[in-house]
Amino acid sequence: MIKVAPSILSANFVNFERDIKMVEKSGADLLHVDVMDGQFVPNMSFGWTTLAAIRPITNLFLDVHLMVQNPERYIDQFAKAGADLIGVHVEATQHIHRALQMIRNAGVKAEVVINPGTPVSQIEPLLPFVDQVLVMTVNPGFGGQKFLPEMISKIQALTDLKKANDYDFEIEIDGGVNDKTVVDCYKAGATVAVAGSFVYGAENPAAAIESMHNATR
Ligand SMILES: O=C(CO)[C@H](O)[C@H](O)COP(=O)(O)O
Ligand SMILES: [Fe+2]
Repeated sequence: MIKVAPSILSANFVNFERDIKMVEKSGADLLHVDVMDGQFVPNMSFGWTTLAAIRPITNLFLDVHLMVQNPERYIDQFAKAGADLIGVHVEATQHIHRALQMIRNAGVKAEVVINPGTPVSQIEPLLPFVDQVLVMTVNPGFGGQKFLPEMISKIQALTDLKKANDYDFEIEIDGGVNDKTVVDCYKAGATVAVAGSFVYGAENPAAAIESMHNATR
């Protein structure tokens, strides 16, 4: 069964506490926190002060997705603010290995993220050093976009590398994921699914989360 990570990008920004506690009660396995800087992606969301305010109100694992240029500038701030995992884009820094080391040195799980246009081969040398790989299934920057099925072969390629080398990382998918699009991703080896609009846009978010669990049993 896949783990479901609702994205608070689709929550009501003046009601984070209500909307986070709601998904926690509704069966979320972790909480996905999208940080956007207006440079790496053409949108802005929030920073580490918001994360620090979220930390005491939930016990959910905080999965922080940094869509930020040169993210190594802010890793310590997000670690101190309470992130359990920090994801950095390989496209956003000249020194991705150093950024991943910084995350682990801060006592936080490290994730590398790839955009739809980036091949798995670009992160192959990093796979021994990560706890999770995030395969973007839309171009980052906005919620509510359409899932790109062409990304499924990248999930399979990561699963094959994981098995061949006995690596130990989770594979996460993010963008346009729902109870239908999640199925082939799960079959290809995805273990964590981000869902923003599918969960927060649902009339019954608990049923939406359950439908993703049921589709991947
Ligand atoms: O990283 C993201 C966008 O860049 C979000 O996590 C993602 O878009 C979730 O939203 P949805 O499930 O509605 O696609
Ligand atoms: Fe995200």
